[in-house]
Amino acid sequence: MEPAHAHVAAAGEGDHDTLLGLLQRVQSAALRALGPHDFDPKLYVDLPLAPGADRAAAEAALASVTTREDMETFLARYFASAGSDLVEADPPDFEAEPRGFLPRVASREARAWALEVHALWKDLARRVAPDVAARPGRHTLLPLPGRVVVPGSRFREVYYWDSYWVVRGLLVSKMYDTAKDIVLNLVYLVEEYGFVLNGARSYYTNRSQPPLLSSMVLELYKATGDLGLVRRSFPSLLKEHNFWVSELHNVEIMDNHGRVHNLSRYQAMWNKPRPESATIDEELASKLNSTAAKEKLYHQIASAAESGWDFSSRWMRLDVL
Ligand SMILES: OC[C@H]1O[C@H](O[C@H]2O[C@H](CO)[C@@H](O)[C@H](O)[C@H]2O)[C@H](O)[C@@H](O)[C@@H]1O
Repeated sequence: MEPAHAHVAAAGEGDHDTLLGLLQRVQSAALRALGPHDFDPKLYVDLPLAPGADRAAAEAALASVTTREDMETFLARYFASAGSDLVEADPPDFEAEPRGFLPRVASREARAWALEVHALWKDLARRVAPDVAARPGRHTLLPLPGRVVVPGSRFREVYYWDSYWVVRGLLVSKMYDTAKDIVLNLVYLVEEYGFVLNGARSYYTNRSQPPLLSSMVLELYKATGDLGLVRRSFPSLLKEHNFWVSELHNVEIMDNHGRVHNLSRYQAMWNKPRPESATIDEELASKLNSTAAKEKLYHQIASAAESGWDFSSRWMRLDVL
């Protein structure tokens, strides 16, 4: 199973997948060198190559990395920090206290808290650095045309269903232009890949997330009456709908009266460890003996991630808690 799409990079630099392969080897080497305590495998697949650093040279140097000190020197030499390929972008439609902000909230404490939350947009708004589109073989981040809002912390990229809540919040904050950018970024992903990716990283091209793009367009339309946006998005909404009702996701269910219903289920196009959590997935699969059983587990983990509910207590058996 392969992801739906692979971007081709500038000549000689390799593509997203070539870099991702190296970063997964860095991730495994980092686990060996640093140990499991506080280890976040996602950090390593988010690293962009440092300006001027050569991927093949990094690959060769990795072979001699064994200690923590080796790893620190190696990372400083060949990689820029995770998240540095997103640049800060002050949203021009941000106002410290927008006119008409939460008109029904009278409590002073509640308003002060809401304004603190509102101010977070300035911390979370970014633009994708131009190098990401110019030299895709140096980044696992994917280019997006407009301003982005990231979840924050270890999540240094746009996520699909998070964007729904982001858009709802931006509308409360009267940041209509930023909200429109968020939606058009997702429309761009549909145009490029045929569906909205789980997130805007090359390692998320094998699955989507709960399909909320049409709801975002609707919310924006209700708030602004922007029919142009609806027209612009419509072909992508149809394309996305086709993705979700296609053979990949479709399942036929027969009810008690013998009537057949078509449902769409989460189903990732992937049967390997998730690159952003590969060390964790591999350890889990190590308890299984056959390749087929491992592939089935990897596929199910990625499909659970497509549901967006990875991995909350709803997946846990009560009798083992
Ligand atoms: O807030 C962003 C998302 O965070 C969680 O999932 C993401 O991280 C997982 C591993 O680090 C990854 O496998 C998954 O595909 C990502 O979406 C959360 O479970 C998501 O609901 C949320 O959108």
